[in-house]
Parts: sequence; C-alpha cells; structure tokens
Amino acid sequence: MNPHLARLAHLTQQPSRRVLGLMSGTSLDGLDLALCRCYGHGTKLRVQLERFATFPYSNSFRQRLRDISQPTVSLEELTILNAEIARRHVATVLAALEEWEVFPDEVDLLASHGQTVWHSPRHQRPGHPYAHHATLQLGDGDHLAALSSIITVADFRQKHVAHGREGAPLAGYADKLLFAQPGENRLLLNLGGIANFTFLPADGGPTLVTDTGPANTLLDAVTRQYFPGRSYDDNGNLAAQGTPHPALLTALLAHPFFTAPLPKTTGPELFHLAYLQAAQLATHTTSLPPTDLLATLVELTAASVALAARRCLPEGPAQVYVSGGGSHNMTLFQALERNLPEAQFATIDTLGIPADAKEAVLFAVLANETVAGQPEFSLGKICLP
Ligand SMILES: CC(=O)N[C@H]1[C@@H]2OC[C@@H](O2)[C@@H](O)[C@@H]1O[C@H](C)C(=O)O
Repeated sequence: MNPHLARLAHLTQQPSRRVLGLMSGTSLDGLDLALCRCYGHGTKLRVQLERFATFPYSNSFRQRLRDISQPTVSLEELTILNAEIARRHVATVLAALEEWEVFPDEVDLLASHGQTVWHSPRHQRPGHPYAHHATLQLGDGDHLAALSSIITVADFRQKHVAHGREGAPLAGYADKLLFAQPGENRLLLNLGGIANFTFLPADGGPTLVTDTGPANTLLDAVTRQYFPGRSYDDNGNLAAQGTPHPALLTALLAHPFFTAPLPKTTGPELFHLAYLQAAQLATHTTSLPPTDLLATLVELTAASVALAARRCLPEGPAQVYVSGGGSHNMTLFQALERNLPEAQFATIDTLGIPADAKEAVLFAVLANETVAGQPEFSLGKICLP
C-alpha cells in the first residue's frame, strides 16, 4: 500500500489530528497560519488553537496578486502564480514551524485555501452562455504536499460549485460545528475584503451563510489611492475624520446585489474602484474629500450588513460576533452598532478564537472533516507528498 495512503487511513482513526490552516483572503494582507489540534469531528468536534500568526505579503507581491485579478490577466503570470503562491506559502509554513519549534512530521495535515483570483457566481454575468457558477483559487496543493511532506487538503471550493452552489461562503459548515449555541441567536460576521456572515438560530434551525457586500476591499483601495504610503485605514482613524455623503451612499446601495435574495456571494470583481467612481459620477461627488469617501464606504459596509442581517434575524435578542481585519476598525464597529441597534456586538475573541485567526481555523476544521468526518462535509482535494 502507498505509505501516504496508509498514513491518511491511520489519521482518520485517531482521536485527534493536528491541522495547520492556511488562509489568504481577498484583502491580500498576507498568509494567516493557525495550528489547531482538532479532537473528534462533526458535532463532537473540539478545537484547540495552539499557534497563530499572520505573515504579511510584500507590497510587490500584493500588487502582483491584485494585477492577476484583472480581466486583462496574463496567462503566463496566472500559470506561474499557481505554482509560486504554493511555494511561497510552503516556505512560510516551514519557517513558522521552525519558529514554533514544531517538526513538520508533527503536523498531520495542511489545510490550504489558496488565493482567490476570480469568483464568478452566475448572477455576476447575466447572459453568459455558461449557466453555472465558477470560482478560481491559485496555490497548487501538490506543491504544498510535496515540498512540506505533509498531506494537504486544498482547493476547497470546487466541490461546492460542482454541487451547484456558489463555492462560497464555506464558513457556515465550520461555524455551526464550533459556535452553534442553543438559546442564542448568533450572527458570526467576518469583515475581510468582502463581508460575510453565518447566522446560527437559537432554535437550532437551518444555518444561513451569505456574503453581504464590500468591506476592506474598497476601504483599502481608497486609502491606497489618496494616502500614499498607507495600505489601510488603521483603526478607521481617517474615516472618523470624514462625514458620510448621503446621496453617494444611496447611489452605492442602489446596486442590485444588495437587494438580491440571500444567500449570495460576491467579490472584488464587482466591488472595485470603478463601481465607486460610477456612483461618484452619478452623484457629482468626484471631488469629495477622501476622508468623506472613506466615511461613506464605512457606512456602506455597515448598512449592507444590517440590510442582510435584518432579513434573517428573528424578533428578539441577537448576538453578533465580529472577526477579520475589519473588527479592528473602530469607526466601522461603531457604524455597525448604529445600523443594527437591536443586536449586541462583541468580537469573536469572546468565544475563544482571536478575530484574525478565525478563517484559518475554519479551513483547518474543514480539512479535519474531509479526512475524518461525514461525506456531506468533505470539501477539497487530498494531495499526497
Ligand atoms: C470566493 C472567495 O474566496 N470568497 C471569500 C471572500 O472573502 C469573504 C467572502 O468573500 C467569502 O464568501 C469567502 O471566504 C470565506 C472564508 C468563506 O468561504 O466562508
């Protein structure tokens, strides 16, 4: 028997697995690594986060990733990046393990999300002859497995798409296992490049998971454009100096994505600077001070989260747990509280997972389910060293 398959079979039978989750989201900050001990699986799952760190991408690499997410992409660059992202990620993994004094053979699985370069739910291309959803993440799993000698679960979104779903958000599966709490209406809100939430009803009813619209993707782009040398609005301090522009906000919220039924997904393909510029032209706000632009975008994120949340939150109390880079933006946090006064807000740290680590932990959980859990949770490709 192939010894890697024997090892995999052995792993499935263990009471726990040590899984390293790798997440690099649409905000292109860098690679998040979460080393998790996953005990059991399914409803019996318990996760202990042993280590977490973010390894920022260099500005030049970040720019290459941004360039690859343009419709005019070079196929050569796309092909190269599929391998190069994996090699960079594996180098980061090995350096982190050394720093943490963990030998690679003490890690059972890598769980690699890869880098989304294009997300194409069918509603984003009306009239296109291909009638199904599609999405593409780069960072080849075989490279990760071969170069780390660790069995790797990668490319989580394709099976979801093959089953007719949009390939995102996947967070709901792991959120339910980790955070469902009978008796509490819980909304787990992640503010990455795009905002998404998982709603876990108090009565144990069906989980709802959806994107709500842009979060850091537009805020970061405007910060970069008007404040050279800054890559994001730290703590929302710039936005706090501005005033939201009501007409521009209304024009931005007029995008049909916001009224489309839940659940739905989107990405920077839709919510990019051209979308903002079109709304500015339509409302004669092209010379709005940059801080007002940021304040308006903060309000857009908060209003669109509230719009989606109100469509699923039942009457009565609800608790919102915020994660992702946007959870550190005080201006955005306050705007959320203002837009959804009926809910209580806290960061996900109060549930024992650091706000920045949550998505990397989620992918570790998904890999654990793929290897040891039930077929309905098995996402991703298993790559052998
Ligand atoms: C295609 C893709 O990469 N989507 C991401 C993105 O970033 C946030 C939001 O859009 C979410 O739908 C998803 O990521 C999270 C981790 C998810 O699948 O749950």
